[in-house]
Amino acid sequence: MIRPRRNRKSAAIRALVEETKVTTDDLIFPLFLLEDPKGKVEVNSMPGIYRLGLDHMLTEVEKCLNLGIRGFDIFPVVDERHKDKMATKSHDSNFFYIKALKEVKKRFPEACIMTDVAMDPYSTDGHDGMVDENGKILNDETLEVLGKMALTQAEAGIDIIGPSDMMDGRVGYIRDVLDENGFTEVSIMSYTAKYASAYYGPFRDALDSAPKSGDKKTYQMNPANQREALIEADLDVSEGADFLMVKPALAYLDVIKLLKDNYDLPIAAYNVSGEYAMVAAAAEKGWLDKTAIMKEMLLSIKRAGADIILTYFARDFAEATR
Ligand SMILES: NCc1[nH]cc(CCC(=O)O)c1CC(=O)O
Ligand SMILES: [Mg+2]
Repeated sequence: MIRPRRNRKSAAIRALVEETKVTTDDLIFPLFLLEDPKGKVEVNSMPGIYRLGLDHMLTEVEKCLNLGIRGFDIFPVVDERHKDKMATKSHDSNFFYIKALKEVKKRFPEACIMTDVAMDPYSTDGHDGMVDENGKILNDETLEVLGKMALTQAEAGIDIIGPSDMMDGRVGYIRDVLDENGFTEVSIMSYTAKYASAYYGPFRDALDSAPKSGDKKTYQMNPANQREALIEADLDVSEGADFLMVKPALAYLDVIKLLKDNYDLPIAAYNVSGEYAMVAAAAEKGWLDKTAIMKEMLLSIKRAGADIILTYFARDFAEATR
């Protein structure tokens, strides 16, 4: 008889035949930066995840580096008084966020720091692009702001720029701005297939960045569509992206697999805030084992084809597997 169970009979054999392994090398830890350097505020909808002022942020990064996590994606929590229609603070080199990024890079040059390019945290409209008087999201006008934002972040020493806005043409536009200003070594991780998802809710709580009106469906992709991801990926490759990202991860494993099978660039997947929140909430109720679920989730994302996973579980994973 053919018995597949023979390859499962001991831990040693199971390890020999194991196809997929998640390690801390694969992970990028998203972090939320507060303006008050001493501030530390838990995100209500993400138990265990804190918005951190610079002092705590430096401690967190150091702790993670010691655990083997070397990638960080830092997002700013922007007070309402700093927001305006044009997201001006997003490209102000004196803004606390940019100054803090410089500090983090100075203290930990070995860390790989990524940042987000989109107008939403800095905009009174809460949209990723510029909004006209009729509520329309303006594409080409937005590119100019995104270019300035990316340049300001590059000047702060950032390793990877992450355009998450889904405007058409932004990867090429940002690549040109970076190259023209001598930042030829700054990478772009494009949010290639970013879907209009309800899983971003807790992130928008964390940053207080929900759109003030309307939704993001005219720029983020329809969750019903898979082949459209190929159109976006073709464009990102031709515009000079260094990594292609799929977001969210768990409900879009087919899209991760599709891009992995069709492109040679590294594939990243963003295991988003809502995916973390579901597990954290069920674990609080005692309904799920947080650590076991976390490992299984990350494994499934890697198995689907992700080379890189952005996840709020990064530190938990490193602690659970060290
Ligand atoms: N454009 C901003 C941005 N960058 C990353 C996320 C979501 C991340 C998460 O949910 O963890 C969002 C939210 C959004 O597009 O509304
Ligand atoms: Mg696109």
